[in-house]
Amino acid sequence: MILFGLEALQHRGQESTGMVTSNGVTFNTHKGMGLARNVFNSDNMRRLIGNMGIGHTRYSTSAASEPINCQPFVVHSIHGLLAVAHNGELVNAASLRKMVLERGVGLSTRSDSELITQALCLNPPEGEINGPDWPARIKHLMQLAPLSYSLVIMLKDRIYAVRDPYGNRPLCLGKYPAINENNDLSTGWVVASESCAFLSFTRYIREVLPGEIIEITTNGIKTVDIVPRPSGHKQAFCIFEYVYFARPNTIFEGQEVYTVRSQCGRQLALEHPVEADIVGSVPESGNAAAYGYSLQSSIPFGELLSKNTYVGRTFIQPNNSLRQLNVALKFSPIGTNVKDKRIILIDDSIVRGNTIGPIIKLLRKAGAKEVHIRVASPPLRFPCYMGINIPTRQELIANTHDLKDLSKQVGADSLYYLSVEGLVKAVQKELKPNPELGHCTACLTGDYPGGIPDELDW
Ligand SMILES: O=P(O)(O)OC[C@H]1O[C@H](OP(=O)(O)OP(=O)(O)O)[C@H](O)[C@@H]1O
Ligand SMILES: NC(=O)CC[C@H](N)C(=O)O
Ligand code: SF4
Ligand SMILES: [Mg+2]
Repeated sequence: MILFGLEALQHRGQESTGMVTSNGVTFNTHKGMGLARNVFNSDNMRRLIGNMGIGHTRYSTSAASEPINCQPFVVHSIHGLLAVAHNGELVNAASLRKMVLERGVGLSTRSDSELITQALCLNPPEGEINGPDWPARIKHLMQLAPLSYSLVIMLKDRIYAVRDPYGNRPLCLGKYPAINENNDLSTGWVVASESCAFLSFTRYIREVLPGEIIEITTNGIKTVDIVPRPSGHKQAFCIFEYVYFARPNTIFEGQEVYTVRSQCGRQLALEHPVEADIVGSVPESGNAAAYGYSLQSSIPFGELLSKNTYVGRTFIQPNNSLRQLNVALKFSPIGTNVKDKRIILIDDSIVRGNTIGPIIKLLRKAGAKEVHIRVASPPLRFPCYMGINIPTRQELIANTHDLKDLSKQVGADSLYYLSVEGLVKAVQKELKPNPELGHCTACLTGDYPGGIPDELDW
């Protein structure tokens, strides 16, 4: 079950993967560099015994893409074994690291996820009179580091599922197996970053709430705490999850990602119309927005590019030469739909600008008459330090090229982005108004949910 889930979450991290299981007494671990289907085989899976476990697919945001940084991290604490898998990035990793080191702990990596694991092992200064108090330890960590994480924390007989108080990273809860609606035949619980990981085996129940700590044992699930945000701060779920990161069939905040992306496409057609013969997408994440643009503009939708399924995502590769190489390997034009056509080409985002230029060249070579680029998100101008690996301003192409420059450089006949207001409107259109509702748009607006910490130097 965990392996199926990891494969379904492969789009969130392609660099390394790992799994830890517990049989109630000991842990069994297998980790390695590469995709889940290459790292796990029947031999190593046979050793992963137990009735529960956690797993991870890694997209590195802090610390290099190397075996030593593979997750989950496993340590021996004073209260027994502990395993942690983390999605996100700690905004204040530097000061937390200093604090942990000052308490006499040696860290073996620069990973913020190892830091979380070790911080959980620290004994609380006030002591633990009645034995281990894991919820209190987790809560303490969440107060020290409010952004950004979804965590699964496994002890020998339980798992804690934790989402940061801003709800910046996604996490949801399901019941396994998905046999009936009355729960009676369901025997297990599952948590995952995205509901797409549940496949048909697990029934989606709900999202883990921002700040919520859920305890999962053989007795079922229990919310043990909901850690609040600093007062006056709204929720800040990453809007880029809707734009690019998630699978289109995932449910966030009660709505399917596909619906939001196609609504972004409709909005883009309203904001930036142009005459053309065909609307197509840069597969895969641009598909839904292209469909929405076509519906709104009544210009027919058609496939312009064939994507090689065996080349993964390019944006989440750990360096630029790999990204550029994979763009070159990934796309081929579909002549029938391209030759002599005036084309509107939709992509979900232009970030470093590795993708769009080479694709326009391919389309021109295949005989496209005009190529109009429409981007279903606003330009990314600001670094993210909460789980998406864009740590500097200089690598973002919107900071080095204005709209006209960029359009010229990539060889487009025209190029326009969706507005910030348009994106937020598309995301929030179907959501119930609520004073706590909010989305992180920091990479688009520079408005960071927890403010910019002093320790960041960019
Ligand atoms: O401007 P860039 O820096 O090139 O980044 C943006 C591109 O990268 C992503 O695609 P990716 O190949 O990662 O995944 P996808 O197949 O899900 O679209 C995104 O969908 C854009 O196509
Ligand atoms: N993609 C992630 O969630 C990364 C987690 C963690 N910051 C790491 O680099 O390993
Ligand atoms: S800065 Fe952008 S990518 Fe980072 S969490 Fe916020 S919306 Fe997501
Ligand atoms: Mg793409």
